[in-house]
Amino acid sequence: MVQGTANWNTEQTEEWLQEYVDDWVAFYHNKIGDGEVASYIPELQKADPNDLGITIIGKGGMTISSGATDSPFTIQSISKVLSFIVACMERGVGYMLDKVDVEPTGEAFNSIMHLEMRQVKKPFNPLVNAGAITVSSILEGRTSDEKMEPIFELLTEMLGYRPAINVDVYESERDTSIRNRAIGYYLLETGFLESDLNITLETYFKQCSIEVTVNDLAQIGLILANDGIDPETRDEIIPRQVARIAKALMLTCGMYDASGKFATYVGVPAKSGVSGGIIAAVPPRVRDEELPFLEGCGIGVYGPALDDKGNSIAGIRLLRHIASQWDLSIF
Ligand SMILES: NC(=O)CC[C@H](N)C(=O)O
Repeated sequence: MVQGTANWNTEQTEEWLQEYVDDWVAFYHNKIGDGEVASYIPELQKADPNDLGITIIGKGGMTISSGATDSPFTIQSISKVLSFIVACMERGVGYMLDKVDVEPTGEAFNSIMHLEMRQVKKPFNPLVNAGAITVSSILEGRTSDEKMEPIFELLTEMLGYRPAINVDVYESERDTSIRNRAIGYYLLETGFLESDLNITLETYFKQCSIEVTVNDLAQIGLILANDGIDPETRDEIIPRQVARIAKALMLTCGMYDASGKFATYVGVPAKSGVSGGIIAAVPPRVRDEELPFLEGCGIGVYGPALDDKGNSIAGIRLLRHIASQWDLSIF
């Protein structure tokens, strides 16, 4: 627990948190061990492996930002949370849960094996590639741009600006992604795709290539943490039920086959992407009132060097440290 912060005023708290986060970002920013930047999407290889940035947005809009906060990066798998949310808003939760399950795979994010091994051949969850590609096929629209539009609208509402697709990353993935095409063909064969395969994959690659910063991830995390409500405006941006399912999925499946460890050592719903981004939503809970600012906060982290599961090494270390110091675990 944090010592000696009771009754601090907002300014003191902000200053204290800022210094604390600055110190730990400086400490972890080159602690990447044998982590490597993703190279299977060639364009992602251009990232600086030692970059590390974090933004935390909490109650009253208090914002703590440190490190590489201005470096844009592509959202990659974190987009799977958004496409699932949009699909639930378009088609209804019941329909979506019929199409994709909500169980962790225990396998890599791009595994095909688990699809074939399974008796009930429906993708395990919408946060691994097979599930997310299925979701992209279900999104309404006849073209990939039509399918993408509600995702952009949701992001615009959450962020206050319309983010863009990084065309170089999009083309790089589109032109190299043999594995995702294989998953797509498998889903086509088993009858899970609800749109043309090429349009589905185009949509999936486009959603993964949306460019964001850690500030954007923190803002999205903040809204998820508050069950879909923007705590500043009180506007409901995502229906509560959908936001809750999204968080349950993030907690159980968001860090792929490292989700159990992440839940154990960090203990908040989170989702990672291969560009090195992590989004975390810290739901409010009854804690000591020492740092009320952190109740219902959103966190965005960026650190492109990945571990063997495809999660940001320095990002996880930083989150683990902060979560244990500030008692963020929901458990
Ligand atoms: N883990 C990820 O971020 C994977 C997303 C990436 N676009 C892929 O399909 O391989």
